[in-house]
Formats: sequence, structure tokens, C-alpha cells
Amino acid sequence: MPSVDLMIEAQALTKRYGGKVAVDELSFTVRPGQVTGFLGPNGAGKSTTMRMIVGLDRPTRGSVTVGGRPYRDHPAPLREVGALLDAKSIHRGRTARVHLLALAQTHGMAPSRVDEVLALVGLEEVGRRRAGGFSLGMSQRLGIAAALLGDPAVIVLDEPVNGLDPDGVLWIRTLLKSLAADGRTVLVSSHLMSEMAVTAEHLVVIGRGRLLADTTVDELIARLGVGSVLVRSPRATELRDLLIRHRASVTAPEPGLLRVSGLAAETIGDLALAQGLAVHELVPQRASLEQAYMELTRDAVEYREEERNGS
Ligand SMILES: Nc1ncnc2c1ncn2[C@@H]1O[C@H](COP(=O)(O)OP(=O)(O)OP(=O)(O)O)[C@@H](O)[C@H]1O
Repeated sequence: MPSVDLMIEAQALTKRYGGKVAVDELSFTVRPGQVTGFLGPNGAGKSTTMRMIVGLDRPTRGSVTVGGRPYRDHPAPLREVGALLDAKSIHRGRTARVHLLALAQTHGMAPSRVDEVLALVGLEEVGRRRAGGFSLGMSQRLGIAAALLGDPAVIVLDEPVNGLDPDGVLWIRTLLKSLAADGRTVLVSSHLMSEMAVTAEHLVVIGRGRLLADTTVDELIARLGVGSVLVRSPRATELRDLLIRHRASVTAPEPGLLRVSGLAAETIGDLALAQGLAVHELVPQRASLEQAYMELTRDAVEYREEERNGS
């Protein structure tokens, strides 16, 4: 188990490739003990940011540190930061075990750790098979094994859910949560809000290299007004006053219709019944977290920018 809590801190982090700004003045903090989801549409700059975190790319301006210093300045970086950036970037002719053994040897880790991490990611049966023949899902697991080899306090995974079947998705969700529960700092990127909403507690959302949100999942849901209930009632005005007295926030999009946040549908129905107020419709708006994310990132979707540039 890692003994230290290490934060990832980006300050005005900026990366340019020629005329293209991939990451633009990005500042955020990733804390230990929770899974932080790193979200953004394709081309938002997530991979570039992650490469800078682990020293594979240099910032054009600004900085990113792990535990207060740049990754390159850590004496034994693999023991502090484990990363999966590109699951297919492995020596295809090597077996999974040999791949991990080579990593362990060059970083002064015990060979016994290789079998531990193979078991941890469910690859013990195929450890002696060549990695070149692995499916994307198996490669993802091998990449995660490599990231966990040094028992690091900080884990950075770029799109680890890609290519996994539903069992694999559930497995990784459970793994990430348990790594965070151990007190590790876990940063995981995805372009799927629905997956991050059930995996992460904290979210950093970027679009076109810029920060769009740095908040908890619950706060984001509240801020974007999702989790509301639509209530249709012939006595909407009285019902509205009643719900406000129960600390709900209520808007009236049209006569006879209320949009209520802060109370569950069941509570609204019970309160209305107790006051003898008829309710004709009571519809929880659950599916809209993904929509809210689309709304948040709408202007940041890469192809729109290209459309504008091309026109
Ligand atoms: N080596 C590079 N040279 C030039 N441009 C690059 C390079 N790496 C990334 N970019 C550009 O920087 C922008 C951000 O890319 P990045 O891969 O970081 O985004 P991402 O959020 O990880 O996207 P995706 O979800 O598609 O992986 C993109 O416009 C990309 O084309």
C-alpha cells in the first residue's frame, strides 16, 4: 500500500502543437481517496493532459505536478504514478508475463509482484500467451496490470473502458472504486458521461482544451438542473406553494405544469395527496444527465470547430 497521499495539480497548463492549442490554461486538482472522472468530447485534450502528467509531453506553458513536483523529478516514478495511456503500445511478441517482468526488473520491483498483478486483473490464465494476440479488452487489462505494478499512490488511466464487454466495464468500475477507497488518487478519462456518473465522485470536464467544470457528480447534476420531476396538476399554484415550503425549487414552464428539483417523485405525490391536491402526471427526468453533459460540451465538440474553420 502506498503510504503517502499525492495530489495531481495542474496550473494554467497549456500545450500547443504548431498553431493548434490542444490544452488551454487548464487548472484543476485531483485528490486522493476518490475516483476523478476526466471528461470531454473527442479531441478535447484529455490524452494530451494525461501525457503531460506523466512527463511524456512537455507543457508549452504552465505546469502539472504530482505530489508537488513534476513527474520527471520523482526518484521512482513507477512506484508513485501508474499510468495506462495506450493499451496497444506493448511489445507484441512478448508474453504478458515477460512484458511485466521486464518492467519490474528495470524498475527494481520483485518478480513476485508480476503474478500478483496478473491475478488482480484476471489475466493469470493467459499470462504465458503473446500479448500481440490479445483482444483490446485483454490489452486494457494488461495495461492496467502494468500501471499497478509499482503499487502506486496515483493512477492515471486514459479511456480504460474502451473495448471492454459489460463484465469488463463492471470489473473496472469496481477496481477503480477499491483503489480510491485505499486512499489512492485515481484519474480516469472517458467520453461517456453515463459511465463516469456511476464510477466517479468528482469530475473534471474539458472542451477544446479549456476547463468547463471541476465539481462533484452530485453538484454537476444539481447545477445542470437534472434530477427534476415534471408534475402536471389542475391545482398547480397551490401545489407549487406547498412544494416550496418543503424546500423544493420549482419553475412553471407552462400553466398547470411544474418542474420540481430537490424532492423525489414519491415525496411530491405523498405531499400532494396529504393536501388533497390532484396530480395528473408525475414524471422523473432521469435520463438527462447525458443530455446535460452534451449541453455543457456542445460548443466544444471538435467537428463544429472544423466546420467553422472550413467555412
Ligand atoms: N502530437 C500531436 N500533434 C499535433 N496535434 C496533436 C497531437 N496530439 C494531439 N493533438 C491535437 O490536440 C487536440 C487534443 O487531442 P487529445 O488526443 O489530447 O484529445 P482527447 O480529449 O484525448 O481526445 P480523444 O477522446 O479523441 O482521445 C486534438 O485536436 C488533436 O488533434
